[in-house]
Formats: sequence, structure tokens, C-alpha cells
Amino acid sequence: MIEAHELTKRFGGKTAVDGVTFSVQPGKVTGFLGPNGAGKSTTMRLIVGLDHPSSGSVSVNGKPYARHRMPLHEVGALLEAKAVHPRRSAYNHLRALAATEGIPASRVNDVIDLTGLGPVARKRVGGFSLGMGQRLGIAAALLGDPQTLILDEPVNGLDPEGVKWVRYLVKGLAAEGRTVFISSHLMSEMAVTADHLIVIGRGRILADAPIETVLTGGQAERVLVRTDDADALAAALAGDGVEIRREAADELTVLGLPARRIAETAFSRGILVTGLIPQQETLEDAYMELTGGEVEYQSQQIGAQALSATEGRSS
Ligand SMILES: Nc1ncnc2c1ncn2[C@@H]1O[C@H](COP(=O)(O)OP(=O)(O)OP(=O)(O)O)[C@@H](O)[C@H]1O
Repeated sequence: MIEAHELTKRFGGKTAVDGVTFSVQPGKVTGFLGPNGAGKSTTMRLIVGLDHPSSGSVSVNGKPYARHRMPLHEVGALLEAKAVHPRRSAYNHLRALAATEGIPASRVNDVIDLTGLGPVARKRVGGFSLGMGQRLGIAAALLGDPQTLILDEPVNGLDPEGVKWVRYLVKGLAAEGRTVFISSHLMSEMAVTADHLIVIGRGRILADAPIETVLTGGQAERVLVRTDDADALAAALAGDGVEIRREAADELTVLGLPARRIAETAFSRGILVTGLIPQQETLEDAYMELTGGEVEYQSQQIGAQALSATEGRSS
């Protein structure tokens, strides 16, 4: 389990992580989702002690990372810019790492097999593709068979087969009861991988909830209804906590009532319903709603800058 309390990190005048409090539970995949510059990598670096908090605290399995005597056995981390000697082979890199905590060579071979690195294990890491480098980072994270896994953008640079492999790997690790914390800016990937989501924007937590709750935005149910008598149905459905929007002459959006209740009301009044379609927000919609104002570099601003630069040239 990972527990952060009022965790803050400032770089000069810039607050990268702004008083975040959250916990990452064992037995499920927790996605850490946010736009570029949101503070995901900084938070993960703070968890494993690569950066020190300006204030607040964070612990892994009950203690700060640095206080674990055998950290590779407790926490496996894949973080960007991992220092790997480019002239060393993947096998030797993993052997050296394993030696720091007395991990046997057989385990090195196991993680090489598990991550599909076998054919390149004796090659120099300097010549690795981004995807192979990611697999090596994941192999290193798994070396100590840790209870907690922290993976920063693990699918970055992987081909579709690799992306799928990571998905099944992390789900399998969580199913074994491990704590899995995985960052991404890819909403679509998180939608099929994570059980729980922590959404961050400009260093602050915007949502911390099961994935289904984030998908529905915690909002009332929304159902699109097609009917031959929209006026009569709207009148029959009106009530406390119910919002009805007229979309077209024969179409209503009803918020706050389940589809079955709408069908029952229509049936009891003899109103013909020709369509009843529960609307599910996509994770992308939910994410845009959550992070809309929290993006560090808004695309329209970049557009506006480009436009003014063009105008500058033409004048
Ligand atoms: N060492 C540093 N010195 C100064 N500013 C930093 C440093 N590390 C991160 N930042 C700033 O802190 C903010 C958060 O960065 P961070 O890398 O944690 O975000 P992120 O969510 O991981 O983004 P990305 O998806 O782009 O990696 C950014 O504004 C970044 O520029």
C-alpha cells in the first residue's frame, strides 16, 4: 500500500505537486492519469525517495521507501531516465542490480523470460529500442518479486502487442494481491487496464475513485429516450432530482432516472417509446471535463501563439 499525506514538491517558484493526499490499495490496478506536466512523475519519484518532499509525507508498505532494508523486495519501480550503463548487456545490468540484494541468478533469468527479453539479453543496452528499454525497466522492477509496483508510463514506446502484454501483466500482479500504481496520459489504455483511478492536474488531485465512478462522472444516470409523445412523457417524468432536456421533436435526454423507471412510467401512461438508450460517458469525456482547466500547455494557446507569430511575420 502507498499512502501520501499532504505531499508537496516545489521546484523554485513552481509547485509540481500541491498537497496531495491519497492511498493506493493492494489487489487492484490504480491508474495515475493526468496531462503532461500534471505532476505524475514527480509524485512517483517522491514515493521512491528520488526526490524529497518540500512538505508532507509518503510511505510504502508502512514506511518511507528509504527506511526499507531490502527495497527491491518491497517496491519495484519503473521510472523515466533510469540509469543503465549503455555498454552493459541487459543480463549484466539485471545481475548487478540483483547482487545488491542477494537475488539469485535464476530470478534474473525468470524476469528475462517474463519480459520477453531473451533474444536480446546479451546485447548492449545502448542499442535498445524504446520498447526494449521499457521491457528492461519492467524486468528490473520485477526482480525482487515486490509487493508494490510503481510504473511510470510503462506502455510508452511499446507496440500494440507490448501494450497488451503490460495490460495482462499488471492485472495479473494485482490479482495476486499486489499494489500496482501505473501512470499514463492515455485515457483509453487506463479505461481497459485500471480498476481505480487517481486523476491529477497541475499538481492537485481531481478525482480518486473506482473507474466506473469516473466514467459516469459521479453524476446522475443519463438516458436518451425516443418517443412519439415527448411532451406527455416529459410531464410524466418531471420530479425532484430529474432533469429533462428536449433534444428533438421525438427525443429527450433524461438525467436522474434509470432506464427501467422511464420505461415503466411510459408504459403506465400508454406512451409509445421507440428508443431507450443509457448514455455512458467515455473516459475521455470524463477526463476532459476533469482536466479541462488544469492542463499546463493548452493547445489553443499554442494555436494562438502560432497565429500571432504568423501575423507578426506578415506585418
Ligand atoms: N527537476 C525539476 N525542476 C524544475 N521543474 C520540474 C522538475 N521536475 C518537474 N518539474 C516541473 O513540475 C511539473 C510536473 O512535472 P512532472 O514531470 O511530474 O509531470 P508529469 O505529469 O509526469 O508530466 P509528463 O506526462 O509530461 O511526464 C512540470 O511543470 C515540470 O516542468
